[in-house]
Amino acid sequence: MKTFDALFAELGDTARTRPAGSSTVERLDAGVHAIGKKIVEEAAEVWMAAEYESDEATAEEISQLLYHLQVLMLAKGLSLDDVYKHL
Ligand SMILES: N=c1c2ncn([C@@H]3O[C@H](COP(=O)(O)OP(=O)(O)OP(=O)(O)O)[C@@H](O)[C@H]3O)c2ncn1[C@@H]1O[C@H](COP(=O)(O)O)[C@@H](O)[C@H]1O
Repeated sequence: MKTFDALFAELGDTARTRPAGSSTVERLDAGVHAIGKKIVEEAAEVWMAAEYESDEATAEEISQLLYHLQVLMLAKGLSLDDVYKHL
């Protein structure tokens, strides 16, 4: 099972190596504005799933929100430590 840290390491590699067909590379190239809009969309989907859908659906939406937050971190050049120091 993938962890938050493992996904971030994987996405960091993806950002560096830019494999063909990677949706992450496309999202990074789209920039902070587009990534930010996706985060807002995913956050709303988490909220709706939590109120009206199953725990499984909610967990899936949360995983997608975490992914898009990580894409934003990479787009901004933020590390895990930059975030963790505030926890
Ligand atoms: N964990 C994720 C992940 N979570 C969410 N998503 C993206 O977020 C989308 C979910 O958003 P929606 O439900 O709104 O679907 P959608 O409307 O089709 O979204 P759009 O593609 O139109 O923005 C998915 O279709 C994926 O494109 C992810 N894309 C990739 N990963 C992981 O990131 C890694 C690198 O992926 P690639 O860059 O695709 O190789 C791999 O480990 C992947 O499993």
